[in-house]
Amino acid sequence: MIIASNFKTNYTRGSAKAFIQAIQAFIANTKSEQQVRIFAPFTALDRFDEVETLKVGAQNFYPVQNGSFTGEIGFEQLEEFGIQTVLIGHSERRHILKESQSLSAQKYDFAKARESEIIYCIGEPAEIRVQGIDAVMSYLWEQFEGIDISYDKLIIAYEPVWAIGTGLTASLEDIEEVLTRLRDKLCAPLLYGGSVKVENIETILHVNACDGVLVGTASWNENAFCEMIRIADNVKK
Ligand SMILES: O=C(CO)COP(=O)(O)O
Repeated sequence: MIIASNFKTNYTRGSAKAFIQAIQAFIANTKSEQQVRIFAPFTALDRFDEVETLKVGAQNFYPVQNGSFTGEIGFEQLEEFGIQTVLIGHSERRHILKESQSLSAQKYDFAKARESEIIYCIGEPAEIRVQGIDAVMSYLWEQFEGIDISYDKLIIAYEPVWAIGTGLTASLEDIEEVLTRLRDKLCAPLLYGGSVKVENIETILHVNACDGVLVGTASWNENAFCEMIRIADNVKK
């Protein structure tokens, strides 16, 4: 399964390095078979001695190799650190940073052309959720506009906006219903994100169509993140 941590705007260069090294040691000691991803801030990216199952990724990039885009990070700056996995379409970029679907699609095409693994995030806000599952699904399908769903390095993260950073996890029925409907049309691995923590990860991972989790807040504690990896190791699917 895929167990991913999104650091968001947390951790410094030093504290991120210590965290990543601790997770590397944990994976080596426990021989965990989980595919672990850590999305660190740009300033913390580096060449880490990655174990095969742990990749450090970028939370964002501008869809250029390099150029005149003041304040942005292109792929050249990611390649310096051997970054092979990126997040695209996170709800904080869509809603807070006002990124359009068309910019997400441009980023997607760019990362795909460079054969990067892509964790592509989708999710509906609360006002759509209250309208029921059909409204939720049509909102989610719109977030696939311009996205090549047949890309073999695509991973999809379903993160309901109202469950992110709020402590409100979607119910198991909600998660199962959405992931099953996505699974009908998509072959890519499916992750759930939104207030995942040590206390609920096991039941979420047992959802049939769920191939892993993308965790924010609860993963920012080294011991908790290790515990989540350990729990995933014990979930038989
Ligand atoms: O946004 C998320 C991961 O990308 C989820 O964040 P929380 O786990 O803090 O709800």
